[in-house]
Amino acid sequence: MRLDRNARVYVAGHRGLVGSAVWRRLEAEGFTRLIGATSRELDLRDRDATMAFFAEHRPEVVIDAAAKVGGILANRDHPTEFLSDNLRIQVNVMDAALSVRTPRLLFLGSSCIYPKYAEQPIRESSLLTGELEPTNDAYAIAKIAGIMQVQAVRRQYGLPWISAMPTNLYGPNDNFDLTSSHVLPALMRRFHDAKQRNLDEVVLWGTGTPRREFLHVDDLADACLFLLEHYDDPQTINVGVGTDVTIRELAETIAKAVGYTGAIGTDPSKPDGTPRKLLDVSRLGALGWKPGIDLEDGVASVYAWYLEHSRGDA
Ligand SMILES: NC(=O)C1=CN([C@@H]2O[C@H](COP(=O)(O)OP(=O)(O)OC[C@H]3O[C@@H](n4cnc5c(N)ncnc54)[C@H](OP(=O)(O)O)[C@@H]3O)[C@@H](O)[C@H]2O)C=CC1
Ligand SMILES: C[C@H]1O[C@H](OP(=O)(O)OP(=O)(O)OC[C@H]2O[C@@H](n3cnc4c(=O)[nH]c(N)nc43)[C@H](O)[C@@H]2O)[C@@H](O)[C@@H](O)C1=O
Repeated sequence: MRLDRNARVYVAGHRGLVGSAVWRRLEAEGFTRLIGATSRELDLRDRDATMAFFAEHRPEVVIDAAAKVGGILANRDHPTEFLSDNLRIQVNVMDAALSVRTPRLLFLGSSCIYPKYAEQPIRESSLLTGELEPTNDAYAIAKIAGIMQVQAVRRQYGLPWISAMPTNLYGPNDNFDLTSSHVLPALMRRFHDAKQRNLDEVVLWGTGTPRREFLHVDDLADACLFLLEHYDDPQTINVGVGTDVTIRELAETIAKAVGYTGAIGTDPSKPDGTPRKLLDVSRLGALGWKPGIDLEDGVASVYAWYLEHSRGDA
C-alpha cells in the first residue's frame, strides 16, 4: 500500500526529536503536502482547536509524534502531566482524525508500556501481563490507552490505523536539558561540559547497570514510513535495534566520542528504572525492515550535531 506522495500528511509534533526526523524523511521521499503546527500554534490538549485544525486541513495521513516526553526523573516527578497531557493530546488527535475519517494513522508509544520484569527480549504479546515500572507508569498507561484507541477505531470503523512502540531514541533535535532529558543527550552534554571545564569525574544517575537499547531517530523515521506502507494489524509493533548496552557502556561510548578521559562514577541514590528493556523486533524484521545506524556512529554524528547547534551554551 504505497502512500501517495501528494497526500496531505500531518506530522503532529514536527519540531520534536521524532517528528522532525519523520518530516525530513518524508521530504526526502518526495512528499509534497506536509502539514505541521507548533504547540504554540495548536495546543493539541485543546479539543476544539484540534477539531477545527483537522476540519480545515483534512489530513489523509497522520503520524502522531506529539507528546509530553521526558527522562526518568521528569516522569517520576510529574506523573500528573505525563498522564493528563498525553491522554488529552492523543485522544484529541485521534478523535479529530476520526471525525474527518483520516484513512491512515500511526500512533507512537514507547517501550515503557511493557511490564517492568517482562521476559527479554520483550515481545508485543507481553503487553498487560505484569506490573509497570513505577517511575513511568502514568506515561505508560496513557500510551497503552493510545494503543487501545487505535484498536477500537479499527474494530468499530474499519480504518486501517496502526501503532508502533519504539525503544529509547536519540538523534538531532533531542532535548539536552539536564533535568528533563533522557540519558543519552544528558550524558553527551555532561561529558562535553566536563571536558571543557577539565572536571575529573562525571557521575551517572543510578548504578550504571540497567540495560537499554538505543535507536537512532533517522532509523525510526524510516521505520515509520515503512510501517505506513507495509503494516496493517491491530497489534502494536516494536521498533528497535535488537541489542542493548549497560548505562555504563553507553557512558563509555559517549565519553569516547566526546573525548572525555576522566573518571565515570555512579550515584545509586538516583533511580535505575527498569533493569532491562530490550525489544523483540522479530515481527518488524520479518516484514523486511532493519535499522542502519550503529550506536557508535550514531553517537558520533549526534555529537557533531550538538557541537554545531549548542554554540557552547546548550
Ligand atoms: N525520545 C524517546 O526516547 C522516545 C520517544 N518516543 C515517542 O515518540 C514521540 C515523540 O517523542 P520525542 O520526539 O522524543 O519528543 P519531543 O519532546 O522531542 O517532541 C514532542 C513534540 O510534541 C509536541 N507537543 C508536546 N505537547 C504538545 C501540545 N500540547 N500540543 C501540540 N504539540 C505538542 C512538541 O511541539 P513543540 O515543539 O511545538 O512545542 C514537540 O514537537 C512520543 O510519543 C514519545 O512517546 C518513544 C520512545 C522513546
Ligand atoms: C524512553 C523512556 O525513557 C524513560 O525511561 P528510561 O529508559 O529509564 O529513561 P532515561 O533515559 O532517563 O534513563 C535511563 C537510565 O540511565 C540512567 N542515567 C544515568 N545518568 C543519567 C542522566 O544524566 N540522565 C538521565 N535521564 N538518566 C541517566 C537512569 O538512571 C536510568 O537508569 C522514561 O521516560 C520512559 O517513559 C520511556 O519511555
